[in-house]
Formats: sequence, structure tokens, C-alpha cells
Amino acid sequence: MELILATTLNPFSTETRCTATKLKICRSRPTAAATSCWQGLNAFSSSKTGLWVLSGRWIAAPGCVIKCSVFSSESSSFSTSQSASLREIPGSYGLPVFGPLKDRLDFFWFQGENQFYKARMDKYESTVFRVNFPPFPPGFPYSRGVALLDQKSYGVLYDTSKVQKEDMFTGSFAPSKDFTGGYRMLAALDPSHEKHTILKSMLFELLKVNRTRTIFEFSKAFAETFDAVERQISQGKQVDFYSSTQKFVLDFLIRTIVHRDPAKPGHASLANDGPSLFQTWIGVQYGGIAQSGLPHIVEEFALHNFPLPFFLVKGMYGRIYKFFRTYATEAIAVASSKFGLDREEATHNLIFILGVNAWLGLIRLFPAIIYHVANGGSELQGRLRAEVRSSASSTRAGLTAEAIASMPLIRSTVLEVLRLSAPAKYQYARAKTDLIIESHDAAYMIKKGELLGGCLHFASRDPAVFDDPETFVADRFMGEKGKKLLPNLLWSNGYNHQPATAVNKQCGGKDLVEHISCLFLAELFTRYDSFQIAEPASIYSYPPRIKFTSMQKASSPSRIPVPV
Ligand code: HEM
Ligand SMILES: CCCCC[C@@H](/C=C/C=C\CCCCCCCC(=O)O)OO
Repeated sequence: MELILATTLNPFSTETRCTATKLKICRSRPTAAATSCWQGLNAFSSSKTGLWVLSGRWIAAPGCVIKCSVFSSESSSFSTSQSASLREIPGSYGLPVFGPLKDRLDFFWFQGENQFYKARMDKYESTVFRVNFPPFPPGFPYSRGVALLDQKSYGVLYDTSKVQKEDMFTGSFAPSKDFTGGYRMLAALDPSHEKHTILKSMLFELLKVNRTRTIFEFSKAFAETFDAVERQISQGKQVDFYSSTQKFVLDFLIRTIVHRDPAKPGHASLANDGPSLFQTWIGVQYGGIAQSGLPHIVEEFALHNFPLPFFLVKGMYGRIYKFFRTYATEAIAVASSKFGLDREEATHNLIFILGVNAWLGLIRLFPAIIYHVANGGSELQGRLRAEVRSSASSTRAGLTAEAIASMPLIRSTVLEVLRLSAPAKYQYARAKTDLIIESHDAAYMIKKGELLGGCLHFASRDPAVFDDPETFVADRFMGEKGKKLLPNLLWSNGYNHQPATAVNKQCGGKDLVEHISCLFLAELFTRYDSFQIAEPASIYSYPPRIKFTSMQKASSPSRIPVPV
């Protein structure tokens, strides 16, 4: 936040910088007798108009006096011209040991993750409050921090000039690097790290050189998956889409980037073990926060108590590594020849990017898309079908990137799913310096080093931003009105109207996710007129309960084979 201080002095030259040696901050309204003084150094910068911009760290109510001595030892005084109230951050970490233990019981047993945050937001009447984040003791370090649950305060998580993202992928707990060949992965690097820029650029390059494969491999994996779905339905079975999605997405990702079918026979083949190898490697690696599907009491004691050692999955990860090292030759060649990366490090990063960043997110997103579109009933399915059929048939080549781009309702539906059911629900960062953050109704002082944790489930339902925030509105992101909401769509660790770059921490697969999610819906309504899922369905439980019960094949398939 920038506080414009109207200077009463002649403007200094632009070279002069003023270092505040003593700031008198009025913690409450200036009429209050009590004020408090801040001792601290803060750099101001002047501009020709003489207006001093006090960047972001100090808040003063009107009438406060800010003493400031400039380098030329000339003293000056300013009066502030704006007001903002600095509020103590509500909440508590509880007593040592007992506080985190109570929070752990609330989070994993008595309340569940959404109610855990909602109960505290209601209790403190604030979207910013102190809390113990998971994972919890005894075996995990204290993750005391400040929760951010509104759209306004969330933005600080993206401002890497104010916060650092080293080892912040899952908050205070970062798995041992043993799980990733001894290397820190791209997602765990702060953008100031040179290796971050190199690895993210490598990813962008791999997505670019494989762009033509994407649609083809996706459509192929989609067809295989739904052939199997239809076979099972014809045998009178309900089809658990969360499990069939895992093979579907892994096949698509690996065929597209590694240029090899994971199950293709060979000395390093993954056979059909890919999904279970990745689920186990990830579940053990992130055990403290993992949702394993194991009986709850087992999950609590086996996974949530202490970080599990890598040796438990050494053999499984060895198979994954051998597959990539053996077959991902082109991708590794790009990494080493074009980006100078060590082949070893490139291989481990490729596994993590495809297996955690890409796969883990998409296998949660596709069932959520089915869930929301099924809940939209025949009306929404009819509108989606009409849009797909008219757009695809209008271009000779069927579901091309251009055809997908001409499906506004499909895209808006995908974005609305990403709003309501963002697969990556938490983003963390640590304050680089003392800083001020703002919610819609107050400003708070965050001290250097404090952990900030955003909970997207609430920020994506911020009633100050979204009309009818709890309701799935497929059209929400359509037209000019929808375009204005893109800055409020936060699923990719950044604002949706802004691009992921090599120097920010926004999801490297952001565009790919939106494109193939639109392609997923377009394929679905090319192949089917409609579909139904079993009730009750759920995407907030783990594993998600999304089971196909029936599909109505397309009466007039406009399918034109996609060019290879
Ligand atoms: C629905 C699917 C996905 C979701 C919800 C998702 C979400 C996110 C989020 C929230 C982050 C930031 C994590 C943090 O630092 O706090 C992230 C980072 C990242 N994602 Fe994704 N992602 C998805 C799919 C993908 C795909 C398909 C790829 C690659 C093909 C990918 C590659 C990455 C990478 C490389 C990073 C680290 C970026 C960096 O550190 O600069 N993601 N993703
Ligand atoms: C969970 C959704 C993952 C989306 C991938 C995305 C960003 C992820 C950010 C943090 C999630 C880290 C992995 C959590 C593992 C949970 C284990 C389990 O419960 O099995 O990177 O692109």
C-alpha cells in the first residue's frame, strides 16, 4: 500500500532519498492520546512533484507527525494526508503443544479443513487471523502463521518483492530432498534463484516443442479412457472416474512430453503401475498433509505424525526414475543442451513437474469438472453440447486449438470449476521484511519471517468480489463482465489475466490446464449428448466420489478426425 505524504517542503532533487529515523505512528485515530513510535529505517523516494511515496510499510492516520531526516541532515516534517487503521491480527496459536494438538484434531477430525478456517474466520470476524497450519506436531515443525482468506490480502502471496517462496510449496514443511534425487525442485525455488528461471524456462520450452502433440495425445487418451468407461457401464457397473482419470492423465502427460507410452513393454516400462507408483511416492513424500484414502485412524498415525523416510518408496521412485532416464531422451536433451542443466537434475525435475505439478492437479480437476457439469443437469449439458457441435463442425479439422478458443461457454465453465474447486487450495509464503497487508476492512502489520497461508476455498468465494459466490454459474466468466473477473480467479498462484513467467511463481502449466480442460469438455460433448453420475457425488471428500452411471452417445457426431 502506498501512503502519499503531502510534503510541506520544497521538493528535493530526485537523487535525494530520505531515511526515516523516527516515525510516529498513530495506532488509532489521531484524536486518541495514545500513539506509539516506530524505530526503524525506511527508504522513501522523492519525485519531482515533491510528493513523497512511503512504500508499503508504515501506516499513519491523518495528523500524525512523521519525523524524517534526509541524508543532507536537513530535518523535515510531514503530515499524512490519508488514513488507514492498523489492526492487531486476531487469533491465537494456543498453548505450546496443546494449541497445535487441538488444531490438528479440529483440522483432521472434528471440523475438517474448510470448517477449520470458517470457524476461525467467524470467531475472529476477520479474514486475516493467526493460526497453526498443517502439518501439525509432534513430528512436524510448528507452522504458526497468518491465514489470508479474502481476495485483497491474498495478493501479497504473489508479490515476490515482499515475500519469499523458497520451500514454501506446502507451507512450513518441505519434504526431504531425498525424494527428488537430492535436488530442490522448481516449485520449491524462490524466483530470485537462478535455477528457478532456468527450470521454468525449460518447462515452457518443453510445452512449446510438444504443442502439436498435445491435442492428438489428449484426444487419444480420452478415447481410450471413455471406451473403457462405456465397456464397464455396459456391464452394469458404475465407473469411478477419479481412478480412471489417473491413468488417463498420466498417459496423456507422459506420451506428450516423454514420447513414450508408460505401459509399453521394455526394460524400463512402468507397465500399468504408473498411477500407484506416483500416488505412493507423493503420499509418502507429503504424508503430513496427504489424503491417502486409508482408514482415517491409520492415516493419522501412519502419515500425519512424522515425516516418513524416503527409503519406504526408494524402489518405486527408482522405477519412475529409470523410466524417465531411459525414455525421456529428447526432453532431457533439451534441458541439457538448451539450458545447460545437469541431466540428473533435469530428470528429477521432469518427474516432479509431470507427476506432482501436472498430474496431481489435473486428476483433481477433471472429476470436479464432471461433478459441476453433471450438477448443471440437462440444461447446462445441452448448452455445452450445442456450443461444441456448432464450433467443432464449423472448422473442417474438428477440435483444433482455434475451435476450442471459439467456445466461450466451455471456457467459462472450466474457469468456474477452477474458481469453486481449485485443486491446489493453499498457497504459502514468508514475509521478507516487516510489511503491511490489507483485507477489505483493515490493515495489519506482518513481521519479517512470518508465514502467510492463503486458503483459496474462501478467497475464491469472497462475497466482496463475486455475486452469489457459493453458486456454480457456468456463464460467470463470459463476455465483458466475465473478463473483468479474471483478476479475481486465483487458482494458478497468480491472477488469471496475467501470464506465468520464468520470474514469477505462477503455475507453469496455467495455459495448458485451461486448454486441455476445455478440450476435455469439448471431447465429452462431441462423443456424448449427455451423461449422468451416481448420487450422492462429492469432490470435497477424498477420494472424490464421482461415478458415471450412464452416457448417451452422440446422436449426430460432428467428429472429424483431428489431424495427426
Ligand atoms: C489443475 C491443474 C493444476 C493446478 C490446480 C495447478 C496449480 C498450481 C499452483 C497453485 C502453483 C503454485 C504453487 C506454489 O508455489 O504455491 C503451481 C505451480 C506450478 N505448476 Fe501447476 N497447477 C496445475 C497443473 C500444472 C501442469 C499441467 C503443469 C505442467 C505441465 C504445472 C506446472 C507447474 C509448475 C512447474 C509450478 C511451479 C512454478 C514456479 O515455481 O514458478 N502445473 N501450480
Ligand atoms: C493437490 C493439487 C496439486 C496441484 C499441483 C500444483 C500445486 C500444488 C501445490 C501444493 C500441493 C502439493 C502436493 C500436496 C500433496 C498432497 C498429497 C495427497 O493428498 O495425495 O502444481 O502444479
